[in-house]
Amino acid sequence: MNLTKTAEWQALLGHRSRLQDRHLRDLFAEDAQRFHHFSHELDGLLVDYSKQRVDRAALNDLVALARSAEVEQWRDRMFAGEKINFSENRAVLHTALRHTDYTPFPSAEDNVMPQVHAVRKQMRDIVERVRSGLWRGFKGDAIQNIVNIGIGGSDLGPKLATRALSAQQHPGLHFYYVSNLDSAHLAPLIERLDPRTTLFIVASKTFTTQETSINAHTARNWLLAAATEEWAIAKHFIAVTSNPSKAMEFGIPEQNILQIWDWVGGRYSLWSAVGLSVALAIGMRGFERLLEGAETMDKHFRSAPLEKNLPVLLALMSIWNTNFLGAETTAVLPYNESLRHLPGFLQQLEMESNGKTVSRDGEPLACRANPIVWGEIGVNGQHAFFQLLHQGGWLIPCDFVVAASSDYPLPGHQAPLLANCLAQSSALAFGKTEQQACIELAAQGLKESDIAKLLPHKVFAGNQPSNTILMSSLDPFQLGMLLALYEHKVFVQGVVWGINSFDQWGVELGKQLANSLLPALQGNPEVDAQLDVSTQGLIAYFRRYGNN
Ligand SMILES: O=P(O)(O)OC[C@H]1O[C@H](O)[C@H](O)[C@@H](O)[C@@H]1O
Repeated sequence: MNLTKTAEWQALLGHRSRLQDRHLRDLFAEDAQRFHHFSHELDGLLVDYSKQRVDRAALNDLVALARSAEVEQWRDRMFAGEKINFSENRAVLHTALRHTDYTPFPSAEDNVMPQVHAVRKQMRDIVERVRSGLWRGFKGDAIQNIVNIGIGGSDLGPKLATRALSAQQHPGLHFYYVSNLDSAHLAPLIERLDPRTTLFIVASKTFTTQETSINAHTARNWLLAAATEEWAIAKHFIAVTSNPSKAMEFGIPEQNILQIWDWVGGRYSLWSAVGLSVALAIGMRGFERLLEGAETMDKHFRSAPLEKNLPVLLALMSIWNTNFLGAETTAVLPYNESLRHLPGFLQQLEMESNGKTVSRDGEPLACRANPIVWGEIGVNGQHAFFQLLHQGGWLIPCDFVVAASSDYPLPGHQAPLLANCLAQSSALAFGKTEQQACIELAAQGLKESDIAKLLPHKVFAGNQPSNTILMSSLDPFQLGMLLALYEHKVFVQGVVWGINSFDQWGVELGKQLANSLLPALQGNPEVDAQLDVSTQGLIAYFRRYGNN
């Protein structure tokens, strides 16, 4: 089916002609209840999409588009455990990881819950032993430092959640995340850590990822240099993987291996044992609250009518902005310092899932899919790139994300933080007209000629759409809801665009090439003459100055 030929798409093109030059100022003026009509709250998480350039009629047809793309059917197929990731012949069942009651899931015939509960029990045991000081290192010391070695989905989710919930962290434990192959990531860390009190979690679904493997081997050598005996590995290494035999080859004993399954995508794996570092930080009960928050969003996603379904609405706003209003990028702007890793996490979630041009059927997509996702802590962005958001002339939809109450309260900070967040979304939406700017300049007592000179610089076009996602507080439950909200948003977008959101073939080519270039960089005199001259020239430069 060609999406752009459907009646729903054509109807939306009609709405575009009607709305593309309408200003948010007018849309708000027309409907005094606009906030009420275009916002929803779910268990303390408020999503305000009233500053999007839609009206009721356009929204109705966007919902119709979702319905005609069979979002409900695809959602039910995902929750039923069908192998909707057909290019890898896998089910997509990360929602099983936050299915918190003891009923079968996804079905009685195909119940994955016994495995999920068994690993959760293993996690609980480790978490309790480490947090209580019962887990001892090779010299009998309690653990003080946890180093998660992983990359992509085995790094971004747990790093985001640990930092986001750091206010609730165990006071005697320190958490570090090592992902980069550049030794500048691991070297300064092991320089100051004590091997006797350090526990490494090697998180890798495949256990073959080069970056993780090299970092894990270096960590292992560092430990063994101090401990001298191989049995020490059992006291300082845990693996989280779907490839236990590889982890055992590395030297990690079976009881320290926590399994994940092929039905958990890497970027959807926070809820599995990949979240072990989070559970170590906030305790198993905190981790369960994270799961419960995500499960609350799952239930909402499965049951709420599309018109009131938060992930569906966020997905439709993004589709509207991308495919009808022409946005090419979207910014995510968390205002809480503790959410500083949210943009990186969402970059993987959105762009690795939907950064594609080919449909499920192998046909070229009829329209552009995922926009470029970027972002930064909002307040810092205000003093850096917001100038371009306000006056740069690009259409850049934004997600403002903030918690109403502070996780690290100090008197006099939180209200100004929220004031900045709300002021920016409002300024971006409504801008400043020539008339308003003129009145302001005149009030400063400027001459008419000076006013005329300054005026073009003082006008703000506005009409920049945004969502504001306001959490009551930054706690595990709300964070779980927030992240599951984005996961399902990505799923809905993928369904509407006709994409399989759960594979990532696009990351393979670079990996293959890196492997084939490595011998030349490691000193093999034969440089493949077939290589492009640019790469050959760069290799020659590395040979002059580089070290292995
Ligand atoms: O967990 P791993 O198997 O080590 O994979 C780590 C990451 O690398 C891959 O290249 C994928 O692009 C990511 O989706 C994945 O999360």
